[in-house]
Amino acid sequence: MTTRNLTRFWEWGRKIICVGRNYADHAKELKNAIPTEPVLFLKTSSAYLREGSPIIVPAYSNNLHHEVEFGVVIGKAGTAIPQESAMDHVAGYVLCLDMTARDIQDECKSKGLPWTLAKAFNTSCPVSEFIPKDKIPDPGNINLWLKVNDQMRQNGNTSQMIFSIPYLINYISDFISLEEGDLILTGTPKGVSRVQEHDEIEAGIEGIISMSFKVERS
Ligand SMILES: O=C([O-])CC(=O)C(=O)O
Ligand SMILES: [Mg+2]
Repeated sequence: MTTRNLTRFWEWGRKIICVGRNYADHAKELKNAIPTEPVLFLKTSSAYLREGSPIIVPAYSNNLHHEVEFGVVIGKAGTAIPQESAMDHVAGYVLCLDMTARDIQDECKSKGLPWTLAKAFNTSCPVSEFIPKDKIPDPGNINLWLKVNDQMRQNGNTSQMIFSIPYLINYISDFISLEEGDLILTGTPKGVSRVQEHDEIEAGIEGIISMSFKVERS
């Protein structure tokens, strides 16, 4: 029995597993190939940020990008979870930003180095309130949007994902066991762009939730 509250899963210190290039239109805008299997990377739980605190541009970056993403919160542990029962392991959802130091990521890509400092720095994972699973009966068909200073930059639908949520849960859990409180970021649709100090990012899941964050420099 757990005494911890899953609706505050970000306090549990569990894994954040991110899927990259899961929308063809975003893979194309960054001139990446359309993947034939999921591209995975990790963030640390120290990356979590809640509304009311600012996103901090890391001192080493001059090109911080927003990526709005649908997050899946794991409620039941498992290894090698079949696609057919994958949704039984989901407790709920959360709206996420995968903040990315794009200049550092480009440098890492060209040198063949890991993306850790581009993706997992403090404040790189702003999250909304926890959304219980029953609030979103069809997570494979929801609209995500993101505005910077009131201008629409990203607007996508989870039906555009290359790899579905059950596919991802099955694929990831074959290699990395999933635990209660883990979070999967399912990738971003097109429209990523730079944000700077004093910008205001607002993002939402249409009809369900919205959130906003200020950007500051360290
Ligand atoms: O940095 C990237 O473009 C990969 C990624 O996170 C995404 O597609 O959501
Ligand atoms: Mg991303």
